[in-house]
Amino acid sequence: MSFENYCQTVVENFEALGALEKVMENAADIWVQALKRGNKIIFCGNGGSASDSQHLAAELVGRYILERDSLPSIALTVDTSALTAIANDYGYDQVFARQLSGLGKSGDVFVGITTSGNSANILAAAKVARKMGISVMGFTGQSGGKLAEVCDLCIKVPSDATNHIQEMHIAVGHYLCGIAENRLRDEV
Ligand SMILES: O=C(CO)[C@@H](O)[C@H](O)[C@H](O)[C@H](O)COP(=O)(O)O
Ligand SMILES: [Zn+2]
Repeated sequence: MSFENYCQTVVENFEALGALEKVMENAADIWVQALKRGNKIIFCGNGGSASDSQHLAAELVGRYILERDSLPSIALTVDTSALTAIANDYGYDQVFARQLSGLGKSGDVFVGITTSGNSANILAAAKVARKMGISVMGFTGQSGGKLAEVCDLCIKVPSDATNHIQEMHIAVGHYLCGIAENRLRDEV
C-alpha cells in the first residue's frame, strides 16, 4: 500500500468518526461531571493503548493546551513494580483490576482503551469498576467487543484495524481533554 493510500484510509476513517458527535458530547459530560466532583479519570490499555493511557493522563495532570490547574488522572500502566508483582502473583489478567481496587474511588471514571474490546485484563478491571461505583467508559473499535457490553458509554471508532483504531483513539482522547480543560478552567 502506498503512503497516499494509507492517508486516504485515515481521512475516510476520520470523516466517519466525525459522526460520533453525540456520543462524544455524552463522554465529555461524564468526564466533566466527575472532575467537578473531585473524582479522577483512570486509564488503562495494552501495547499502543498503554501509551495512549499514559499520554491522556499526562494531558490532564499536566497541561493539554490551556494554562490551568492540574486535573486528577492516572494511567494504570506506569508502575512497573505493581504491574510485575500483580502479574507474577495473580496473573496478567489482574494487573489493572487489582490496581483499580486499591486506587479507585466511587464516582471516578474508568477508561478502558482496547482495539479488540476483548483484552481480559481490561474486562476484569471493568468488572471491578462496576462493583465500586466507578463509571465504565470504553474506547474500542467498531465491534466494541465484550467491553461494550459492560460499559456505561462506549466510544466505538469506525474501523476494525488495530492501527487505524489507535489513530482515532488518540484523537478522541485529545478532544475530550480539550473539552475538560475548557469547562473546568475556572472551576478547579
Ligand atoms: O500498538 C499496537 C498495534 O498498533 C500493539 O502494541 C497493540 O496495542 C497490542 O497488540 C495490544 O495487545 C492489543 O490489545 P487490544 O487493543 O486488543 O486490547
Ligand atoms: Zn501501535
